[in-house]
Amino acid sequence: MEKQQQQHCCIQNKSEHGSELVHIDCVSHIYPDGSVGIHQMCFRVYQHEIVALCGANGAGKSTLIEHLNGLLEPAEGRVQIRGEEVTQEMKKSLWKTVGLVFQRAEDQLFAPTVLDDVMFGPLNLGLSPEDARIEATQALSAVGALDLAEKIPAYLSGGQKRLAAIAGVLAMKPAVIAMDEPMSDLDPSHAAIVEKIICELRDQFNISIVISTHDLDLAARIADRICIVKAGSVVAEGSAEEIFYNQPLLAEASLIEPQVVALYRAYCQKKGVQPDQHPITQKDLLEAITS
Ligand SMILES: Nc1ncnc2c1ncn2[C@@H]1O[C@H](COP(=O)(O)OP(=O)(O)OP(=O)(O)O)[C@@H](O)[C@H]1O
Repeated sequence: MEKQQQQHCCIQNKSEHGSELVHIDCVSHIYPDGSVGIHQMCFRVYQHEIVALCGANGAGKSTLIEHLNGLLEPAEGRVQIRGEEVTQEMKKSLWKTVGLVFQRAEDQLFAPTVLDDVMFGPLNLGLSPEDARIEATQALSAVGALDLAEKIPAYLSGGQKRLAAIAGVLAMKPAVIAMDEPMSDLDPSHAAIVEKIICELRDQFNISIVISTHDLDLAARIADRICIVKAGSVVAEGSAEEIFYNQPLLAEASLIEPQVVALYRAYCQKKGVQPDQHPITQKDLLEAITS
C-alpha cells in the first residue's frame, strides 16, 4: 500500500515553496452512507502561503479541509505534519497545528461571551486564565474585534461571528488556519475586512491559510497557489496565472474564469490582438491594456 500511496501522490514538493507543514495523501474518504468524499487526493500546505481550493459544489473542498485538522480521517491514506506521519495518538492534537474556521461560524461559538469563547482554545492548550485572556485579547485585537469581547456570540451579526471565530482559532497560534468559504454570507465591506485579515495572518503572523471558495476573483487576488478540486481530487495546482488562463481546465472543473481574465480576453478580442499577458489583478489589467 505504501508504494501505491507514493505513486498516487504525484504533485511533488517544489523548491519554490516554503517548507512543508501538512501533507494529506488520502486514497479515499468514504462517508458512512457510502458517498465518496474524496479519493486519490494529494494536498500539501507550505509555510507562508495562502492556498485556495476552488471547485464546484460537491467537489470535495470541505471534506479535504476537515482532513487538515483531524476532524475527518482518510479511510485509506495518511496525513503528515512537518514530514512526520500522524499517528492515532497525534490525531487528537492536530487542531493545535491546524485551526479550522467553519463555513457557519456559529457552529464554533458556544461560550457565554466572545472573550470566553476566544479564551477557550488557549485554556485547552494549558495556559493559565491570565495568559489565556492576554492571548484572546490580542487575537480579537488582531482581527479588529476587541469591541465584541463582552458580547453574546449568538446575538452577533454574521460578519461579527466570522471575526470572532477567526480570533478563536488565531488565539491558539496554529501554523495553518483553514477557512471553509470564509466570505459566505458576508456583505462586500465585511468580505473586504476578512480578505485583509487573511493576508495579514500570512504576512504578519506567518500563518499559512487554506481557503475553500467559489469566488475565483477572491482567489485570484489573494492566493499564492490555486488548487482545482474536482470529483474528490486535486486535479491541478499552480499560480493564479497558470490556472485561471487555462480555459479547458476551468471548463472541465465547471468553473467560470475570474472577471479580470474575462475582461482581458474580451479586450484582446476587440482589439484583434493575442492575449500575450496574464493579468490577474485589476492593477495588472489596467497596466496590460494601457501599456
Ligand atoms: N456528511 C456527509 N455524508 C455523506 N456525504 C457527504 C457528507 N458530506 C459531504 N458528502 C458528500 O461528499 C462529497 C464532497 O462534499 P463536500 O462538502 O466536501 O464538497 P464541497 O466541494 O465542499 O461542496 P460545496 O462547494 O457545495 O460546499 C459530495 O458528494 C457530498 O455529497
